[in-house]
Amino acid sequence: MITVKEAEGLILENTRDYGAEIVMFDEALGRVLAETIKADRDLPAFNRVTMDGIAINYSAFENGTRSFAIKGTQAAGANPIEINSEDQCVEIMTGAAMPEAVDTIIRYEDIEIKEGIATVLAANVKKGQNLHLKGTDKKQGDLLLSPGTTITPAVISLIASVGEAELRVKRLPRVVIISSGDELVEVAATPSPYQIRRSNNYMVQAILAREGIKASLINIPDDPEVIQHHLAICLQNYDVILMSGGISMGKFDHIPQALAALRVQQIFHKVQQRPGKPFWFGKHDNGVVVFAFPGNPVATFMCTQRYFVPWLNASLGKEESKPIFAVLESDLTFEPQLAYYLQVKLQFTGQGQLLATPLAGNGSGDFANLADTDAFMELPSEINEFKKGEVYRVYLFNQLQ
Ligand SMILES: Nc1nc2c(c(=O)[nH]1)N[C@H]1C(S)=C(S)[C@@H](COP(=O)(O)OP(=O)(O)OC[C@H]3O[C@@H](n4cnc5c(N)ncnc54)[C@H](O)[C@@H]3O)O[C@H]1N2
Ligand code: MOO
Repeated sequence: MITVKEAEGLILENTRDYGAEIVMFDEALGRVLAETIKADRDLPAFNRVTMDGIAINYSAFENGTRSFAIKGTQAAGANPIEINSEDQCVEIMTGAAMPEAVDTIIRYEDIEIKEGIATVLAANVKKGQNLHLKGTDKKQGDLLLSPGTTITPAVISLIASVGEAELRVKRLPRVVIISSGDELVEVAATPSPYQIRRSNNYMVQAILAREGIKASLINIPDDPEVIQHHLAICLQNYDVILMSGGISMGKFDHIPQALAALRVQQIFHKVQQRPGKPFWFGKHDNGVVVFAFPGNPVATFMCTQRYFVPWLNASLGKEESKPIFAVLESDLTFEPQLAYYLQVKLQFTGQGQLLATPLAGNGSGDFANLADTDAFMELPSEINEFKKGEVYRVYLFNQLQ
């Protein structure tokens, strides 16, 4: 049986570039940029006023002038008003372009206006104050964003500001999620006493939706011929097949045989971990990758977060995110020689420390527990006794509040 590190390595050896496509910039949230974005002009594009007030020439103020005749009022977007003498000023608004002959802005709060004359009340005026000078943020032609950047709200504003209405982003793989098991009934159905409603497939679909992927769902019974029939169609129509259930030792666990019959090459089956030990991973000659996750809900959830999402990020050429570590909040013993993905609730202290409180739950069938937790803490297989205060890596599945 391979280790978690080996499984991760083999998965990341099988990433694939799905090319790029053009989308409207305001529909690109969460996508990965596939082009370079440069500044089309200086940022700011002109000397930009940052406070509503008056624009004066500082040398007049320095020479003792306190009252200035108002030459006019200039709104943001308007042409700069010309000034002919040092005892004149312009009433000017935030966002307006600073006229050539003036260099300093005094806020309305620091002046008094009477009959067309603005009198400065403030004693402390600095030359060039309240201005955001042309090109101080970026120069025309400067690199703003590189390929591989994830498009966040801040990135969308930057893209909008440089007029890139259409964007080249990485194309997402076409994904199908297959759930199998005769004990599963639809969400709207009433299960018999020994059946359950299917839920793993919706959980995986929701994880993928967060990544921007609209995955298809297929439910198949525990019938080898039907399984093979559906898998053969999926191998033609999708880039990735995600499966939940039917891969362990059970008499009705037909998935590995069906995949083998369809010439999907097994890259590994079983990983030294809990949950998720029976995880199966493989690839077809035509490039389709198959992640077959163990059916227990916590196993499917953990494997999707821990293995599929990093595979997707690497396939999209996303900048790698830095690992996050947290402090274990209580002692814990875990005997099996397996990496243990402990469910934890995370919390930042006032000192900026990330604390992980274990909420182990009742094993990999206890999906109710997942809703109360934020992350898996990865506890290495070579250690059995874990102590309060020790630091381990965490894999977040919720944003921290
Ligand atoms: N003899 C052995 N038995 C088992 C082993 C083993 O090593 N030897 N491993 C155990 C582990 S660990 C896991 S995890 C499970 C994985 O088994 P399968 O992948 O074959 O999953 P199923 O048996 O089909 O289902 C397991 C469990 O999950 C429920 N399930 C499945 N799909 C869904 C779904 N879409 N929505 C909600 N719940 C689902 C299913 O009803 C079962 O309760 O095998 C152990 N056994
Ligand atoms: O992988 Mo299983 O999830 O340990 O129950």
